[in-house]
Amino acid sequence: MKKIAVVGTGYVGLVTGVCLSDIGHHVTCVDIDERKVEKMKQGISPIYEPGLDELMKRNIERGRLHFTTSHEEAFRDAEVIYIAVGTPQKEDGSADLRFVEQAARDIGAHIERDGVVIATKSTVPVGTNEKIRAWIQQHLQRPVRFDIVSNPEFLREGSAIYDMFHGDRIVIGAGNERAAAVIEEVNKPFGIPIFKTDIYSAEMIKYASNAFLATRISFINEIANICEKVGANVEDVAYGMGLDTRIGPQFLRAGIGYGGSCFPKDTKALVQIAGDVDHQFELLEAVIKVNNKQQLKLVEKARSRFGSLRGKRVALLGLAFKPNTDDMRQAASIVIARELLQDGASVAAYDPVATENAKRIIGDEVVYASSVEEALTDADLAMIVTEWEEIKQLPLDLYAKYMKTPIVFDGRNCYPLEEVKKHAIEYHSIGRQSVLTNVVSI
Ligand SMILES: NC(=O)C1=CN([C@@H]2O[C@H](COP(=O)(O)OP(=O)(O)OC[C@H]3O[C@@H](n4cnc5c(N)ncnc54)[C@H](O)[C@@H]3O)[C@@H](O)[C@H]2O)C=CC1
Ligand SMILES: O=C(O)[C@H]1O[C@H](OP(=O)(O)OP(=O)(O)OC[C@H]2O[C@@H](n3ccc(=O)[nH]c3=O)[C@H](O)[C@@H]2O)[C@H](O)[C@@H](O)[C@@H]1O
Repeated sequence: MKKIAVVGTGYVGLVTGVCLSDIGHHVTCVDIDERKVEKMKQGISPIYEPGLDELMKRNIERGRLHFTTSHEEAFRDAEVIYIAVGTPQKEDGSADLRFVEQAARDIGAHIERDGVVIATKSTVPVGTNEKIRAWIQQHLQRPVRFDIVSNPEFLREGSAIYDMFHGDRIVIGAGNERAAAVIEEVNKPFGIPIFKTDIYSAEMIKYASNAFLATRISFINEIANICEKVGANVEDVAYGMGLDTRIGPQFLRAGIGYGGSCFPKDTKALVQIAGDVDHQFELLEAVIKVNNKQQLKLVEKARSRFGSLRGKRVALLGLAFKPNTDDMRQAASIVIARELLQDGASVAAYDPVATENAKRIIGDEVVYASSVEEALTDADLAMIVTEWEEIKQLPLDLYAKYMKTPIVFDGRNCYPLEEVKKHAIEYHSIGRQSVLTNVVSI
């Protein structure tokens, strides 16, 4: 078992560190955020991720998982160091490598052990690992032999622990066989297929994978938009398409587009990466454009239903960019809330876990309800933004019971149309016909 350091304890770094300690490694996670580190030392996860707290506590107790703010303490003795700091987008859409560069400088300043392997989990543009090598080299305090490996991460928020243990593949991009073998050995207990390649290809696999998944989403959303006009049902269309094993059923859920910390930024970064080598990635540009429009689909539908939204009270159900996470980065709820407020509507929002993060981003013009019922009370219309299980399981009578007028715009197709038809609500969803039979006239 290896001595491992993980730099950055966000969704990727913390989950990686915790899971590596769970399979037997000795892991020290280092972060510059003192508040986070204090919490983690007590076994409290700073993020909401199902199953993470339990696993953290277990491995802290076993003495295999440590947290620190000291890079020196983390790197001194490490045999493997994972870089998992953020790579947010810059104004022009390209990846901001500031945190990666700082992490590399810190590594250079503190590594002591010959043969240490530095593996990058952060999503970084092609060529960045070579830069990381140079940054480390420049900051070495003594001659230390080290190797660089690109080891992109494919976990999903909300099922990150599951993905760590059951992922489809582990990609290892290395310049030499020894470095690849070290990372392969670290990961062996997970029992996940390993694909070894060169560093540049590994970096590209990550962007290409995210861009392809984003493309599927924008594609099905465009099909949904056409379905609405021609009278087809996108759920059936997606199902029928997915039966073809060459297409497959995943990532064909129509809705109000993709959000999150990665698809929006990684698609834009790939357009930039292409642009840097004089290639215009027209397909991906269209994917991004479609997604931006799709995020406002519910507002558009409400505007055309009501004429004007001025003075209307809107219940916003779900704020996180997807269920089972408290992550609000690039969530559709942000643009929807802003647009509604701009139209002069009032907004009462509910989310089971993301409310605190939402307040910091959306602000206090929105009322944050502590239950679905509270958000729905006296509302003129409701918008379903995130398909939390709690929201999918809501008895449909509740809308009529609490709302002034039970008019629902469902951005995640949470309910089967046949069920909806049995209740006294007006219902508009994505890529399916509206249910107007039980309409309350406005
Ligand atoms: N969030 C996700 O689901 C996935 C993210 N990724 C990629 O992984 C990377 C990390 O993403 P997240 O975990 O979401 O980021 P995050 O923003 O949640 O966390 C980054 C952490 O790094 C810390 N940090 C920054 N500079 C540091 C330094 N010099 N030393 C120590 N700590 C430092 C920050 O304080 C923060 O806690 C990104 O490149 C992202 O694109 C890849 C796959 C999945
Ligand atoms: O690089 C990353 O950060 C990660 O990005 C995504 O993971 P994540 O953003 O956590 O969530 P997804 O489940 O992929 O959903 C992303 C967005 O797409 C939307 N989506 C997803 C699937 C679908 O069929 N339709 C759809 O609209 C979701 O609502 C959500 O807003 C990828 O699935 C991960 O493999 C990758 O590691």
